[in-house]
Amino acid sequence: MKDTKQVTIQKGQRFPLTIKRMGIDGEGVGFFKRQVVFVPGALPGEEIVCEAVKVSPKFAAGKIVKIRRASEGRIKAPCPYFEKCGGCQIQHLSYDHQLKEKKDLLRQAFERYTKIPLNNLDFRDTIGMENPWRYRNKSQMQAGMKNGKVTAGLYEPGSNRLTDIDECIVQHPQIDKVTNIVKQIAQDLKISIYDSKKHKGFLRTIVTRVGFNTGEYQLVLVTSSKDFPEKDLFLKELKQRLPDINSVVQNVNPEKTPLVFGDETIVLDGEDQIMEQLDHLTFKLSARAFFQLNPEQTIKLYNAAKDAAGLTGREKVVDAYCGTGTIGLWIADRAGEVRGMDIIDSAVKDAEKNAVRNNINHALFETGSAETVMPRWEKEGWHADVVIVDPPRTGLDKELMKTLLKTKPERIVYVSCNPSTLAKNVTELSAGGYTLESLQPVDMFPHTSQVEAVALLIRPRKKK
Ligand SMILES: C[S@@+](CC[C@H](N)C(=O)[O-])C[C@H]1O[C@@H](n2cnc3c(N)ncnc32)[C@H](O)[C@@H]1O
Repeated sequence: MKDTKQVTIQKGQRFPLTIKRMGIDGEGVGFFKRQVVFVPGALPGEEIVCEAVKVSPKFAAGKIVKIRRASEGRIKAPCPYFEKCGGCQIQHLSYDHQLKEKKDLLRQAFERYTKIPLNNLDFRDTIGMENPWRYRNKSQMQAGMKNGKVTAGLYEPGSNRLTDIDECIVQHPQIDKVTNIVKQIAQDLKISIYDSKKHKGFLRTIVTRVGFNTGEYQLVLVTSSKDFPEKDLFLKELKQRLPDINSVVQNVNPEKTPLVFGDETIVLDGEDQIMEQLDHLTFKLSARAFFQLNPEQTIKLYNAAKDAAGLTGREKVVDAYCGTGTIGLWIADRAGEVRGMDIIDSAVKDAEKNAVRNNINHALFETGSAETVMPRWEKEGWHADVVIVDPPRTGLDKELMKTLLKTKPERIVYVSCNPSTLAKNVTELSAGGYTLESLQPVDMFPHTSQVEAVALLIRPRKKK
């Protein structure tokens, strides 16, 4: 039979709309004549007049014409760039409401993709920050030119218009200082700015990373070529204004690509890495090394994973998708043995160095995919009691899922940045005999719609 469903909403049509929930990008979601409507900026519980700006057979996108009844959580976003920048989506919602909505995003995903009754589950409230500002340790600001002035910032959502940002209130203040000084020096020395449309110009991106607990900081200038004629003058000016900077490096990215970094990195001044400390562990971070962006919340996230792992000091633990080994090293003091793997060789090398630096000698890291390395270890007779996974947004690879269901570790601790793939993977693990014991949302990125979660799955014990 043909699908007889008609498009009931016309582009430009105005209609009243009650916002039922928050969508994954922080937008309001409502229903008009049973058709789903997504409205950026609208908040759950609000009654608005909406204008349809895009319609398709499956959904409509709208904009707010008028708010008839505002959410009690609605506030004035404190950042002057909020409407234009696209970095934060829900600054206009009070922080305690944000934490509730993030838990709700997880609930929605589990209701949609699993049959698990959430009422009986240990489904915890979102772990938030006491002061949810100035939490980011790194920024990547695209350089641009506007009316003869050097600018740096982020692109407006869905456009190639750059918003020049002098101050970002979710970043460490030193990052603003470094970015503004670099903009000024680039302006004074007339350093040419990269134009992505013409694929011309030198300075592409200003990347700054700060060690929150060490105070060390690094500037990375991403440039389109190695040749840097103003280098000496640039460094002289920079050192005058930032005499305590620990590391200045240049990364060369000659490609026409939206990716920020290229393959070649050159140290211009100071060290090639900066130090950071997370509680009892220290890490050395090179320009391209992955490191969690919110150090205060990282400690809470990793502690949630450690608690879920329920270690006694004897277990063999896998840190799958280990990056620079941070989770594995974090739990190592309570594990018998730790093994981790990641597809990025430089991250694995960093993990090995981080283990040595922290005197952890019962952790082994290997380069390779989780889906190939994990079954090999099992085949070699090394059986994991606990597996911690922290996959990319796409979730667990099918082959890894098969290995888990075949080798049946006692506990699986799933650290996830994507509620949908988490819920889908939990369904598969449940079908394979695992029970979802607890679900802990953690807010790693206040004022954005992103939510991280730690799920604990346990294998029912065999009856004797
Ligand atoms: C969300 S990050 C986790 C990083 C780390 N656990 C942390 O907290 O810093 C995901 C990691 O998975 C790695 N990765 C992606 N696909 C992979 C695969 N098939 N096997 C192993 N690692 C993979 C990426 O290189 C990245 O380091």
